[in-house]
Amino acid sequence: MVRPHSHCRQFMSATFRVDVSKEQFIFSAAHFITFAGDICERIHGHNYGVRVSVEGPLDENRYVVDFIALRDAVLKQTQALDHHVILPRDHKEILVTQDETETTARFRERRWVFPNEDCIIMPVINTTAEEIARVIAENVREQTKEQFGKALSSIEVAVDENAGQWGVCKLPWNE
Ligand SMILES: Nc1nc2c(c(=O)[nH]1)N=C([C@H](O)[C@H](O)COP(=O)(O)OP(=O)(O)OP(=O)(O)O)CN2
Repeated sequence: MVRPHSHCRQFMSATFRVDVSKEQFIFSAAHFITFAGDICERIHGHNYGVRVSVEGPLDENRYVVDFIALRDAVLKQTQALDHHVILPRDHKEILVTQDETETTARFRERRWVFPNEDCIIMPVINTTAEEIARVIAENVREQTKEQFGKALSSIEVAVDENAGQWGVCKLPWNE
């Protein structure tokens, strides 16, 4: 019988993760949320920061995943959000409609109108950092699923709204 080296035995209980957090991921976007029931913020912007982590076993390269591939997948998502207004698709009171050219958001007597191309209507209830993190996590997972395979265990996305205020979402890799 061939015995594993002592350092291999150590690795059997190790867990591995790749994190990518790049200055290039910063995206500037406008949004407004409701909180405390019926307070609706004024529209405002953030330079959102993003960190993405993927957990799983090491592959034949001794990678969890190639962080260049992960970086590029995240960049695709953050660039798509940059310089847009992020609006919620599923909010009960912020009602978002579109015609051929314009997107209108209404909250009670207030109304905001934007060119369609300036808007991202996100499948979220409220455009909080946590919800934006979830959507980025779902999109990056979907985008890389074939490339990264099924062995991974989770993906976590953290979105920073304001220099150290992070909303974080962790999703199982396979669901
Ligand atoms: N857990 C969360 N809490 C809060 C979120 C969030 O997404 N998740 N979001 C907000 C608001 O969007 C708020 O606008 C946060 O912006 P920020 O600029 O940080 O708030 P301030 O009013 O303190 O702005 P300053 O520029 O720092 O004065 C609130 N909470």
